[in-house]
Amino acid sequence: MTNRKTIIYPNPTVLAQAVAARTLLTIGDLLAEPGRTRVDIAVTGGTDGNRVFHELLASPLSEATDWSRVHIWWGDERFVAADDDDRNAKQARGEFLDAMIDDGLLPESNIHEMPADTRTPDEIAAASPEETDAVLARAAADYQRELESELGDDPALDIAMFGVGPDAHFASLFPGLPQVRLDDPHVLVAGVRDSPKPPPLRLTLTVPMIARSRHTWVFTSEARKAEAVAKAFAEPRNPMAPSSYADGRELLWMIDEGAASKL
Ligand SMILES: O=C(O)[C@H](O)[C@@H](O)[C@H](O)[C@H](O)COP(=O)(O)O
Repeated sequence: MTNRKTIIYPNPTVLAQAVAARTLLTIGDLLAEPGRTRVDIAVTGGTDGNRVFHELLASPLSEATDWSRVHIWWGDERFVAADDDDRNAKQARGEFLDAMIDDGLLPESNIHEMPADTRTPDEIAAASPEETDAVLARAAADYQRELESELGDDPALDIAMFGVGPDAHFASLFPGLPQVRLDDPHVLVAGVRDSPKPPPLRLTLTVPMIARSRHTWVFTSEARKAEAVAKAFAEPRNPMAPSSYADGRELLWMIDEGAASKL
């Protein structure tokens, strides 16, 4: 695994401002590389993720960013109907992406949402666990195909961002569930049927896909996450603390003093 770097910020707001500034500066750096045509970023849902969207929109650096060459992906998604308020993508659109699209800065075709559940509530309720697994597997395969068609046979994200839950999950990789142990390098996206954090059905990038990212940034804040951070840092690859699997060509944790209080 790559050595982890950790930066501690004074509070959640400064943390979100720092992540947003780092995102915009890194996009600029990457786009300045000779021959580079685009930058691909996976964003995250959750409280800290939404704070980052707010700060991205507020930052003057955003205006200096060539969003037409930035592609937006998700590290995980709640597998619900496309218009469900629970969708990470819907929240990201509300907080940030719609404003960029409305201003003509970000083309809609640069947004790569994970698939939504297209079944009716009755069909969802009537599905057996096996049928639900098959629906999730098809959706995961569709997103993997989109990654491969946009980024080539060995797709890698430039920036992959993740929040952390109080149980030390990241993406939709939850303690004790099998998805965190998926280590087949050809499986890039997986379905989750029984997430302990509602809603229960989810799609997530796998550990091998995340590890291929050029910059993997994990960020979380407040004392309620302190235990999770301490567990993730205690030992690498602990299935009961999935964020201990976070890896990338650069691995950076950004936390605030509250989240760092048990280190
Ligand atoms: O779909 C989700 O819920 C997320 O993608 C999830 O992985 C989130 O980032 C963490 O649970 C942290 O969320 P909070 O910051 O809200 O605790």
